[in-house]
Amino acid sequence: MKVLGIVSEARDLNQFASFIKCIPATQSISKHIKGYSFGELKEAKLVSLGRMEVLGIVSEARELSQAHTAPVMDHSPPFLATYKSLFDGQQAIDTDTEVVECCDLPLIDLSRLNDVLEAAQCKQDIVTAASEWGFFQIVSHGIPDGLLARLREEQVQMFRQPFKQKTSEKLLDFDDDSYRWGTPTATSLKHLSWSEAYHIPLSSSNKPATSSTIRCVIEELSLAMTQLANQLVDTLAEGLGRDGTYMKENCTRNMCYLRLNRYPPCPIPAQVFGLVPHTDSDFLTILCQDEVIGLQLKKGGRWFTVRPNPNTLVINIGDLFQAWSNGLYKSVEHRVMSNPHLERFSVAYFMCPSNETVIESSAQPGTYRKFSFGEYRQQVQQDVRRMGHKVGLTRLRHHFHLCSPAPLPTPFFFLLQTKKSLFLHMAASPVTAVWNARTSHASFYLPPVGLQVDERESPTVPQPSTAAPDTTAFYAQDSGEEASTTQLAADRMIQPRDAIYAADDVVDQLRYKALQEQIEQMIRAALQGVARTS
Ligand SMILES: O=C(O)CCC(=O)C(=O)O
Ligand SMILES: [Fe+2]
Repeated sequence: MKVLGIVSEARDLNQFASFIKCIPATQSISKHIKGYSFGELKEAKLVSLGRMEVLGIVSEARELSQAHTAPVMDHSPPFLATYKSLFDGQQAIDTDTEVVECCDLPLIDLSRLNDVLEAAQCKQDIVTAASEWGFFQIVSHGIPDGLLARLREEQVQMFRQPFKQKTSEKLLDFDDDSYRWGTPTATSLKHLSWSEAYHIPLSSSNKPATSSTIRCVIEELSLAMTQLANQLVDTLAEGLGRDGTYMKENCTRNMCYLRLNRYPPCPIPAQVFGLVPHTDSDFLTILCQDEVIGLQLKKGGRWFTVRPNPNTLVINIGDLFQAWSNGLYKSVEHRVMSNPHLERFSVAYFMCPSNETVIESSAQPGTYRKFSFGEYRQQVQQDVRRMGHKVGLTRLRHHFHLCSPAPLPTPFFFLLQTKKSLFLHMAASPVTAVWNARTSHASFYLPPVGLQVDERESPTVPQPSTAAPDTTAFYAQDSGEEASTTQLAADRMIQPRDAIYAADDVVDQLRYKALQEQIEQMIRAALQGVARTS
């Protein structure tokens, strides 16, 4: 992590130069840095310096520029004091043992779209990146660098206000609650984000504008972002053989959001994320990050650190696009690691439709049932409140249609027991039950009916296989024996994110209301079994 930090810091001398410019000319930093004069630094004649030297200078400059812009007041939120009970006696987020490699996102030059010879390949590259990575970075995107730089300047100033002011004062005439910090719903460290943000609905930018710079910058940027997002939607929709008009018409600028993030340095980086792992609930996100390392994404079951490149914009597919594309484009889990020394800034533009917009998969039968954005958003909020984290698209999967060609097969139930939780598994037959447990597709977490389970305890899970199931082989191997499911309970774990359902939702959703009693009986019997053996 440290080494990556150094490399990434040293990559961007321009950014460094802009730090230096924040320092008043009268201030000398040369004494701190081995004889380089301030003038030399201001000119950013740094190319000949070694990376370590540059890093040293960067942090000196950062400290000085921060000290200069925020001499006395404390602008960072009181994380340690507020979340003290979570830090006392709780486990770290436990990412230390993971080997996290650095990766470069697929880089796409959007100017190729205007070249008759290149356009088709460029579109294909976008479609491939969205399908294989869910993330890519773009250049020649049409958003002026100067505009992004102005926004960053305004963003830094906004966060440099005293904390009290940020929480008590309305940001211009944006919504009251646009300033957020930490995670009010967190009941454990792994759900806490060590960051603060202004979450700005762009609908509010239509209100009578003050002539403040930030308002003008947001206005201008949101227009440019909308244009860019629409261009990407067109290309991605074309890749599905669909027309992007419906999405573009529903994701008008005033439905979208701009989120200004700041990740303050964190004294306990091993214990807390900068931003907890999540997928974005929108259609598409455009992210502008600075040079400080932190963003990570999950690919093939492993976490990768995204090498920051402040000269590109990062695009990621959101849940709605995954559903709309019937799973072809991936809404990939990502997170931001906290950093002990450096603060980090980013801006995210979330392309969202109106609440009434219905999302319907491109292929029928779809992997996901039809849903409205409003309904999805509400469900996400409810899950976060109840369980501390989002369940997401898993809730909308048509499990049964996936598992069996029969429209409403006789369900087959069995239980999976982990150390602290009990899972009910439903499938069309013992055979598909075996398949499901192996591919982790159709498992339902069961909090109600008197179970004393810790809702937040997730089993440790091996990565599920995404390979197509060989049901014939499973059938031959397990041949529908009862034993196979019992054996599953002992050693087959399931993907917690995919597994978390409330039983009543499942029953409602899948029209198995009549089976409620049977399910409850099974659980009681299983619990008695557990009690006898423990
Ligand atoms: O700051 C970043 O790099 C990522 C931000 C993000 O994922 C979000 O705001 O949803
Ligand atoms: Fe995100």
